[in-house]
Amino acid sequence: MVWRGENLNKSYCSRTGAFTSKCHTVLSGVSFHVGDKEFVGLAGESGSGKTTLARIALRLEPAESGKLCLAGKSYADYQDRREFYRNIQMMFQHSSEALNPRWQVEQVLEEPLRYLTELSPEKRRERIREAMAAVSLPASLLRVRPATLSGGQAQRVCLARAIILQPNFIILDEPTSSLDMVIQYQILQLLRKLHQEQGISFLMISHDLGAIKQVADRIVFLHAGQIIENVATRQLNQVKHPVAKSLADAARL
Ligand SMILES: Nc1ncnc2c1ncn2[C@@H]1O[C@H](COP(=O)(O)OP(=O)(O)OP(=O)(O)O)[C@@H](O)[C@H]1O
Repeated sequence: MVWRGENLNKSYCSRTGAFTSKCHTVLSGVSFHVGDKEFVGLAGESGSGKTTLARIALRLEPAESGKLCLAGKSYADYQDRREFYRNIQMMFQHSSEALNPRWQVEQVLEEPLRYLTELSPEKRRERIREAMAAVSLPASLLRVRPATLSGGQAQRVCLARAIILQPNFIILDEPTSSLDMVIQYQILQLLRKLHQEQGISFLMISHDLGAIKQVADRIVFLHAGQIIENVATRQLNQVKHPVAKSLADAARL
């Protein structure tokens, strides 16, 4: 198993007065895992807690309680940030925001190698070439800045950056939501290819069950901060919870 979350709880509190505050539960007793070389989809309506879960899994914010494991090791036992992020990487929806506008693509791809590995400059260049080829981008794009890239190319650069450290596990948060249908299809095909050829495990978060269905082996449904279904994609027509059922029906249209 590459990743596991057990009994994760999270709420956000805001002050309502000098001595009072109001708390809003976002995740409540969430438990599920992603197996080795498995592609799992996490589906749910807007506000169900998907991004919060991704941020907790990536250690961008803490859970209130619960246990997390990555590559057989509890999060608490990862003392070295570099070791942690060599195992888990991410790709978010808005690639234009994720890419430093002042940097050429080559710098974008080199940054994680510089900070998280001991590779020599020559080995770094080799990894960059391999990552560009893996996402089907020409080496000529290494010299351009993000503003020159199309939406699909920018998303491929983000994917190249996510795979460049050869992680076991990648979390994708709405990776295709900002793309038109044709480009969306191409990116989903690419994810499938990377999954099959490089054996990377993925957790793809989306409100678009139609997109998840095309790539995931298993789908976990989140509703109001709780897991309501966890099914193999081929058994999607067997979900019972009304919210999961309506998402599944909408994806069939
Ligand atoms: N930093 C924060 N402070 C307070 N509330 C927050 C914060 N981040 C998220 N929330 C709230 O937590 C709930 C879940 O948000 P989250 O972004 O995880 O949902 P989501 O399922 O990813 O939604 P979407 O698909 O719209 O991105 C929402 O009600 C949101 O307003």
